[in-house]
Amino acid sequence: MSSQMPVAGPAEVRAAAVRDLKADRWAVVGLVLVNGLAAAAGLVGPLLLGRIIDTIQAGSGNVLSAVDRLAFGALVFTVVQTVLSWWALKIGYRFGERTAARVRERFLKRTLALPPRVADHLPAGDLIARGSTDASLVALTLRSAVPEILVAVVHALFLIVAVLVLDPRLGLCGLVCLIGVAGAVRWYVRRARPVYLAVAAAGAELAGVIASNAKGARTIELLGLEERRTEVSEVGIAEARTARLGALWLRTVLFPWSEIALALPVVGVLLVGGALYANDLVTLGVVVTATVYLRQLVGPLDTLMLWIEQLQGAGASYARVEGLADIPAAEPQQAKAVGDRIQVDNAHFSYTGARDVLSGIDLVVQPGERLAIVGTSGAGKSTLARLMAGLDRPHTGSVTIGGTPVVELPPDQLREHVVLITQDHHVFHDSLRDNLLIAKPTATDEDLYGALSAVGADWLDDLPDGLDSELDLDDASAQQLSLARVVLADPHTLILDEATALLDPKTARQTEQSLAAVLHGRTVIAIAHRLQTAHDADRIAVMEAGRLVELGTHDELVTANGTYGRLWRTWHAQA
Ligand SMILES: Nc1ncnc2c1ncn2[C@@H]1O[C@H](COP(=O)(O)OP(=O)(O)OP(=O)(O)O)[C@@H](O)[C@H]1O
Repeated sequence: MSSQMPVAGPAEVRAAAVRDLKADRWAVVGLVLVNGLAAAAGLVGPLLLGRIIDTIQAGSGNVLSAVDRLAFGALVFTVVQTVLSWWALKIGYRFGERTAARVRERFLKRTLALPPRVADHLPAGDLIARGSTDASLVALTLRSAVPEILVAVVHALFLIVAVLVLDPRLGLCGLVCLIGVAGAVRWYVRRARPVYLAVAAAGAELAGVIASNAKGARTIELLGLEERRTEVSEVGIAEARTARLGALWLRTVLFPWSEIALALPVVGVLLVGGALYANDLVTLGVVVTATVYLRQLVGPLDTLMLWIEQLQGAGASYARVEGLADIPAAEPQQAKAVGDRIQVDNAHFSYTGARDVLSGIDLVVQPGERLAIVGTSGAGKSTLARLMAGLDRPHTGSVTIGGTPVVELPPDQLREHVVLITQDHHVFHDSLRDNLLIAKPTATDEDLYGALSAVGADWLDDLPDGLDSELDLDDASAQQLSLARVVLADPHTLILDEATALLDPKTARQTEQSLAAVLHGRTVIAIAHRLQTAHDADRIAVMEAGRLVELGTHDELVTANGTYGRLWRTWHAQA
């Protein structure tokens, strides 16, 4: 089980992060400046503490008032540091929210720009996980990580420089002792990217399995697939667990290692500083100040370690969110169809590239005709319907409407020519009006009432706010809503694929009545599950293993005594 969607490489992720930082460069500059001032103010306290110790040790003059002055100075600088740090965080969080919004908008725009034939074949779980969990993690990281990392880096740099300036020997000793921290980070970063990519991919796979279980619950129940789906879910859960355990193992090594490594500089400076003080090579105040600085270094370094750990997960998510850019977006379509004739010429199609599920299909559907497509399960009926509805492009041959390839028609034009009706209809969490205007944005309220009445949607009278009501519809009413959209779009051709197959008998009856009103006066291509539907059609196309093997009227095909003739006789005998 693996994701088929691309993942951006480290260089692309870095470029995207730099672009996001540049887009708000003044906030970043403000962040660095204010943080720098806060860190500088923070250095004064330990310096004054060292002076207090040296003043008390010297014991000359008015010790008490000198100590009071120094302590007051330390207090003032601590307050200044607190205010500046608060200000820096405020700038940082605002920057983070703006950047997070930018990342989410970019993801949404890229998703909406995908051609339907591409979007339709993307793994739903992966796409959902990238748009929700991954985008949130990136947003959270940009909001908190950038300000906190900048604060920590500036603070740590100031402390290191301060110790070096205070006493180069103690400073060097502190730096040497930091090698352990660098080792821990290097070990971790080298291993983390693949581990976190695996965690995100396994999570997306599991989300896909859960989503398809929920979406197909009815089919699972009807076909008794519960055990099989439970097994598939358990495999998904086990893979997600194994991936997460891999990430946890890295953490269980990183954190104890870095805890010990962070204590080393303080221990080193105390030992070396003690030896220097014992030999009168340094004052006690300098040793205390250097120790306090290095002790203070633990805070920012701890923050950096935490973020380095979290950034690996967020980096993998950033790579998944940015990976969408590698899927080609839809090109603006300018084509225009002249006429209503649908023509399929030598069409071949494959979902995987390995095996053609449609081979050499030739078919012409005349305006106003009723064509039934029959064939065994897997023969390619739905795939042919998708090609004629412009949802997929044949890899060889063509499918045209009025001489223009269907896939080249812009969406608003395509809707006016051909609509595929399946059970896969969607009611948006919005008002009835907005749900209908999707089909024809220029429709008046009168048009909307007309369309609802044409499909027999009498539930409209029960809605508290008429067209402004928020919707919560049962299956039959939702199908009526989608048929009302078809009435509004007013296409000359309708393709019906399982529009009523899985509905319960009562709902199916209601839907069929609504459907009959919509079919009137249009070209209809119906995938026929009942031979009665085929019998009533003008012509019948028979499919077998991806090929169109028979085409003609009911009487012609019965007389020819081929596949359809045999099917008809068997069915008739049973009936
Ligand atoms: N999204 C897909 N990815 C890969 N293969 C697919 C996909 N959809 C369908 N197929 C395969 O393509 C072949 C044709 O499927 P299609 O759904 O077009 O047949 P059908 O005649 O409509 O069958 P049914 O009556 O069962 O719906 C089948 O072998 C099917 O497994």
